[in-house]
Formats: sequence, C-alpha cells, structure tokens
Amino acid sequence: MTTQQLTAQIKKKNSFLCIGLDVDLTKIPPHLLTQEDPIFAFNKAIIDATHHLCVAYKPNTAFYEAYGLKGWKSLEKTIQYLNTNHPEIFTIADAKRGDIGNTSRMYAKAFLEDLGFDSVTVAPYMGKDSVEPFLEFKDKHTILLALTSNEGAFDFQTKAVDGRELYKQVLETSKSWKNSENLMYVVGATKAAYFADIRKIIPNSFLLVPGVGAQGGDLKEVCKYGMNAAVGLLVNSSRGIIYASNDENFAEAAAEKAKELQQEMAVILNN
Ligand SMILES: O=c1ccn([C@@H]2O[C@H](COP(=O)(O)O)[C@@H](O)[C@H]2O)c(=O)[nH]1
Repeated sequence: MTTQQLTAQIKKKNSFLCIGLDVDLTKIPPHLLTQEDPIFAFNKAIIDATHHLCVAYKPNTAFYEAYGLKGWKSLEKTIQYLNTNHPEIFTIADAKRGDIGNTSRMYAKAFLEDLGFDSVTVAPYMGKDSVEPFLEFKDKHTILLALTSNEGAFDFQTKAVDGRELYKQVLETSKSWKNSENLMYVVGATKAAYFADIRKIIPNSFLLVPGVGAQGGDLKEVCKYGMNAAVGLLVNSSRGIIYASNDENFAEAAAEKAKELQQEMAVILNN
C-alpha cells in the first residue's frame, strides 16, 4: 500500500486509528478457549466488529511467538484474513527487528513478502546496513523506532550524541538512507511534548503513535503537535480496545471503545 492510499483511507473513514492485536490467552473471553484456534477466533471477531472504524491493525509478534508454532499459525491466519477481506487496511507487524544486512534481509522477506504485511517495525541501533534491506520492498514500509513510549526511552534515546539527542540523530541520519521514502517512525503518545521538534526534522513522514489508552497518552496533544497537512499519524491502542470486556459481548465492547477514539479523531480531522 502506498502512503497516498493510506491517507485516502484516513480521509474516507475519518479515522487514523490503528488497533493493536496483542492477544493474551489469559485475557480473552474464556468461552473462546474451547475453539480450535482461540487467538484467530478472537482476532476475527475483533476485526469483524471494528474494521469500519480503523485504518490499520498492528499485531505485536511477541504475543504470537509466545505460543510457538500455534501462535505463528494464528498470526499467519490473521494477516491472510485481513489481506483477503480488507485489503484497504494497512497492516503492521510490530516485530522490532534489525540485524546485520543478510539477516535483516531474511526478516524483511518473512514479514513483508511471506506473511504479506504492509510494514514492519525495526530498531535503528545497528544502523544503515541493518535497515536498508527492509527498505528495498516496493510499497512496503519500515517503521523505525525513534522515540518510544516507555520510561526507558530516557535511558538512551534522549541523551546527546555529538551534541544532539540520539532520537534526533536517528531521524536525521535515516533520511539519507537508500529508499528512505519507505520509512515511517514510531513516536510514543506519552512523549507529546517532543512532537513539534520531531516534525521539524521529518515534516512529511507518517508516525506510528502507540501509548494512547492503557499507557495514558493524550490524543489531542499528539494531534496538536504531530499532525501534518496529510494527517501523517497512525494512533494505536491495543489493550484499551481489545480487552474492553471478556464476556460473550467482547467484540461489541471493543467496537464501542474504538468508536470513542474514532469519533474524537473525526472531530479533530474536521476542525
Ligand atoms: O514505543 C512503543 C513501541 C511499541 N509499542 C507497542 O504498542 C502496543 C501498545 O499497546 P497498549 O496496550 O495500547 O499499551 C504494544 O504492542 C507495544 O509493544 C509501545 O507501546 N510503545
């Protein structure tokens, strides 16, 4: 999917919501546990109930890898279901990969080619040759960790390197990499005060913004400083939506939560 197609979906749906599919078997409704594939059954019900309210889904691969081969199969079924039934929806494999070049190439092939995600999250720590293999895929996107939502972001990311904060170095340097037009960046919703500075360096790039909902990030603050003329934001909420209820009505409850965020977004988009 191109960024132009993504922006068109945002305008059509009045939404820049990304729903995180972080499935924890200890949190899903107990009645699903008797199903052959409880993770996929949960995801399918959430997708069926919420697809009209969001423009992206983001399974975090940790929640699938934790269940071994069965978990990986559930991830594969989930992305196939999305690509078959909702090809207009942007998909993100939140896998946070990155390694020496030939290894990165295999990670890129796994997520962007074999599984068929539109994008994958990548850690910038190993530098240019660890990220460029991900950027070679046409109309696919590499979402580079820039300033993360957690407290530990202050351990390294905001520390000065050659007189400039590391996260700013990541943003600036990555712009010079081959096929950098395929880059997007992760910036946590809990770091709203930093968005204005970030937009000075990457005014046009899409930002994936986790941290609204369970982590307490503020949607209005994020939009005030992070939105650009083409919107340029995908705001994610995972637990705050998918675990709204663990009764039989869990999918409707998730849709209610998603709708609350979508309606807030619609107001912001139309002002
Ligand atoms: O900086 C980051 C990068 C990734 N994440 C991931 O996003 C979701 C957030 O889940 P919530 O339940 O809405 O808190 C989760 O998959 C994280 O691993 C992040 O939170 N911050």
